[in-house]
Amino acid sequence: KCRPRRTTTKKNSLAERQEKLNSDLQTLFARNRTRLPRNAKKIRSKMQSNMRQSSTDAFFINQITSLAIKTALNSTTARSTATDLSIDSQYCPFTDVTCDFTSKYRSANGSCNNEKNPLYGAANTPYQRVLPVAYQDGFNSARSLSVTGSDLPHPRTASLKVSPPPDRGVHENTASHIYAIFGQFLIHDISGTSATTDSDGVELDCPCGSTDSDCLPLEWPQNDLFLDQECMKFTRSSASFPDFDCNLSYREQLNLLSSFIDGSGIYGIDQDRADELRTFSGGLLATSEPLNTNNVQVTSGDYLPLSSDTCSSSSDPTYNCFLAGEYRTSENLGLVSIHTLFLREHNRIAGKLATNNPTWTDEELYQETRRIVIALLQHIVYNEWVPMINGSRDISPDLDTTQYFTGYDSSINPALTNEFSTAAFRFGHSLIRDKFNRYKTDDTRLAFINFTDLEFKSDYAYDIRGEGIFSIFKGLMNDNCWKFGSFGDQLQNSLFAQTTNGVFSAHDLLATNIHRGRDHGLRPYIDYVNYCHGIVVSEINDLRDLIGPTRRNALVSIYEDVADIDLYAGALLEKKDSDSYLAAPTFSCLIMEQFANLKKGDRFYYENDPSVNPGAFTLEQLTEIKKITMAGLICNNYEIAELAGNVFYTPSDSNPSVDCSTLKEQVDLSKWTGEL
Ligand code: HEM
Ligand SMILES: [Ca+2]
Repeated sequence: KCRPRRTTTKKNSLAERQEKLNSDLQTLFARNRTRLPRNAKKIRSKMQSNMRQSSTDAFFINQITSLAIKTALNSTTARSTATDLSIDSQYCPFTDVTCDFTSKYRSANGSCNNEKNPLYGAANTPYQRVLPVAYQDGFNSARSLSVTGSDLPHPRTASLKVSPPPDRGVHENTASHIYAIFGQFLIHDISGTSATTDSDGVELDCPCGSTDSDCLPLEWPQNDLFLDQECMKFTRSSASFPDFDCNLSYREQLNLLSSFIDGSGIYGIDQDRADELRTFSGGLLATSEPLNTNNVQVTSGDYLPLSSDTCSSSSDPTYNCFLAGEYRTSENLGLVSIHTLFLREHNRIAGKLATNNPTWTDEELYQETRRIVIALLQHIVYNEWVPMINGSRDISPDLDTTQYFTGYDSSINPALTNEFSTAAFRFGHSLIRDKFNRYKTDDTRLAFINFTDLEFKSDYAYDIRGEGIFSIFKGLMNDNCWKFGSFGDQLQNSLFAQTTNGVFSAHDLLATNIHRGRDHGLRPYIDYVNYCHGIVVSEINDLRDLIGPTRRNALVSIYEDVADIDLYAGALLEKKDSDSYLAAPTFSCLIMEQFANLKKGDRFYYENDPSVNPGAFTLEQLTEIKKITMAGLICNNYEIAELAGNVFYTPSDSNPSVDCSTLKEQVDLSKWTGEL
């Protein structure tokens, strides 16, 4: 019934459309030459309260792609015609970059990593797909219909049935809350999807009733007991060509960040931000020492520099947000405390290198320290964090040895997959607690804080009696995260809650994830069940090995057909293979595949040898790097007497507390001495 209409009029001929597209692009380019600097400023200075952002590059790519898509759509609803149009190479924004492949150091935006394809994994490039798209019109519009022809279930209705309120608050037995927040820190290094903006580069607001084709606000079901509002705003992610040749085969989304685990969240996602975060002296990063309202310094140790945005729960006093390498740093103070850890480690290492190497310049100290910090980050990710997802050490088997890794494969495109960003790695949302406990240096427990009081709010960082962010950080180590599979009340019913002109509104992050999957044209869940486990699902009981009976019933009550089930909803309801894993099989499958590619497809991966990586460490240095643990990193930089040997688990008999003094300075930095 959705058969494409044939278009035969002269007006719609391919040649005419192609000509129109070329001339529109010409106009766009002429206009943007003068308009872009203004847009750039606006985009950079706008604080995104909903965690979404754009960039000048993304803005431009979206404008070009949208023009092409609209030209195709204007004339026909046939999906095949989209591919008939082409973009003259002069208008394709993924132009080649100039690279020095002998450089020891990574670029700020991740370009120049892969020698044949320098844009692989770079910021402002498209996501890849594990499986082909499932847009409603085949190439652009959000998935909206059931295979039966009726509407797909409302994302909010699905959300409340997938994660019904009584399910909440079950803790992991062993994994700590820092495990979850470290996941957020990690994703902010590798994934940030660009949102659609207006022609001035400001993100579309998309309120109720908006008819803009890039808006999909959700009219809210009436009589919602947990969140009473008219609608949830929702802006489509901006459009991009799926490949560097600008083939217009379907709408892809754009990653604003470098896909590589390269510390871009610490150091900046472009050269401007990287420079903004430096002191240009002694290789150090800029810091601040927040003072409370009585001008008293909050706690010992440096804090992140302050941004010009405000992050206060009231208008007086005003507290600034914190500034780091990317735009979501201040999302919650737990995240800020992890950023602070890496900031302090950078400056600690730079100080040591400066003492050992008095002739090194600021630039040399900065770049050498950055290279070491990225290696420490990669080691913690692959050695401690990733294996906990499904208990597998498949992608990090070499880490216990002092050998180089030999698996670099230049044919691998390390760019994140859309399925990883838009569904699988959002598994972490279900691990986040509603309430954050705080503990002081002497282990006294302070009153807990609701998640929403830490969200884009810095107040508690200035709470001198509560020891600033230290007590929040300690809470992350002492508390267990929540069990995979359901959402907390705060993320489901109160996210970004605000009252504007007397009207209350909030976001449901679970509903958002489901809706975002449709916006991105992700295929239904069962296709990934087939991809990951080889199971062909034609009726609900075919899922019996993955999803228990109660949850299968929940899915039946939400969806008319198994082929409709959204990837996020289905995979979140799966049983974990073991209680000790952090995620269930389908998400694990997509996540593990991604982390394998981020390792094998990264020329600068810290374990690579000098024949691959011009910034390779000597084997002696690599041995030192591999001594780092998250616990050791913390002991170097926070004043803590003792902590669990593996801080991604809370202390227990099998993970006993260790005296911090024995973990300090695990990495012997004297191995980085001499000529560069
Ligand atoms: C701590 C509280 C957290 C909050 C409030 C939060 C909130 C959000 C929001 C609002 C988005 C954008 C949703 C959209 O419009 O599509 C998002 C995206 C995402 N979040 Fe979280 N998140 C949190 C923690 C985490 C954790 C712990 C993980 C994983 C371990 C995670 C993984 C992701 C991923 C993969 C995305 C997509 C990123 C992208 O834009 O490309 N988040 N999150
Ligand atoms: Ca990165």
